[in-house]
Amino acid sequence: MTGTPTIREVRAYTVRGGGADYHDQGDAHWIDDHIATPMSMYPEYRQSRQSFGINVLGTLVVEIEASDGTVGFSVTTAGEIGAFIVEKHLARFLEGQRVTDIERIWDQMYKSTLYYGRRGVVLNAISGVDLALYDLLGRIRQVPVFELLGGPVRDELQFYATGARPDKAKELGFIGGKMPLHHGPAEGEEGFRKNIELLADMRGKVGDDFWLMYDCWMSLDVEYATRLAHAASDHGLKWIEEALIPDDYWGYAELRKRAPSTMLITTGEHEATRWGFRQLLETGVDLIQPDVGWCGGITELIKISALADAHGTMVVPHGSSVYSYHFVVTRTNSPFAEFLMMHPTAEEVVPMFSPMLVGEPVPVNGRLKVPETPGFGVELSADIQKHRPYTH
Ligand SMILES: C[C@H](O)[C@H](O)[C@@H](O)[C@@H](O)C(=O)O
Ligand SMILES: [Mg+2]
Repeated sequence: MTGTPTIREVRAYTVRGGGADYHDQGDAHWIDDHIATPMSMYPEYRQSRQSFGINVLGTLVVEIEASDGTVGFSVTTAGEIGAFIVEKHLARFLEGQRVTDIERIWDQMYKSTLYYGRRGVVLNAISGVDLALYDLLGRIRQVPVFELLGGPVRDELQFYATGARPDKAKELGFIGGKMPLHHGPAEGEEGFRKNIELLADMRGKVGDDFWLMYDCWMSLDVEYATRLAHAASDHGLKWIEEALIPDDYWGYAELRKRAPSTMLITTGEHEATRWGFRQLLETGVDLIQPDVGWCGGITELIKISALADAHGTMVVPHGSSVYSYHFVVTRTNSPFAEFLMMHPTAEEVVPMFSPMLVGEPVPVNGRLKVPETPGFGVELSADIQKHRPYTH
């Protein structure tokens, strides 16, 4: 196709402090306060997830400059490792190609990294490149990304809020509140009792109709998760999220069988690609939560979402700011979205990827009309210190 701009240069930067690596926060933040994880069996790593390195990666910024001078960008969680993969490996599949060759670029990025990738930070890096390509194409075409994806199926998004204060989330107009689970199996019956007491207390504060969910961040086993689900169902828990480690597909199938039929079994934020989600969908989980910055980007999430739709499974992407909003608004099997409360006490709405994205929209009264600004509609803040550790 003549006249289509080509890709002149790909650049990868790292940034520290919040942003896409939203676990990279200062002290006294709810998101790092005694949250149960697979590392909780080690007492020295039980109080803080930063103590075992949840924030080691930092933010990866991918910039893609076209031959007409337009620059698209994205942010995701991948840091310096991601910058190395983008500069030293993935850039070769983009530079010189047309900005519209997104599918072929994705296929070459994925297949060329299979010998060391498949999931994890390599897919985060591929996702970052894919998101930047969609931002670039939207800017060149002067349309929001959601118009590149078939257009909106709803006028606005509605959100549940993730954080320590579902009672405040209800006041702020959200449709539900997801709390982190604080105690895992290593804390025995006392921890189990505290988990249920916290839920019961919050149910008393929000009333019977407001959604309450627990996010278990891979910390449980099938036995504990089954017991927790049954005890929590007495307090109307709507879903139990990521109870097990991502690779335990067999455990998720068993948990689905054992848990109360009215409780949703959800997971997926640490899963990647259509193949990983096919395996997950075949376990029978009720709702999948891919992160568009980690699962393979928009190009792969389209395939994952269609597969889920064929299974009758909802897709509610893990909180990834504008990058998921432009997707969710175009999918009939994505009826609502997640908003991560990044305010330190989860009592106020602040931009999810603060302080990195200028123009980052936030829900008002738990709802948001996705802005029709070209691309993903945000700019990288000039105030952040971005560092380019590698070139090619
Ligand atoms: C609140 C959870 O522990 C994680 O920090 C959160 O990022 C993720 O699991 C989520 O679903 O938002
Ligand atoms: Mg989660």
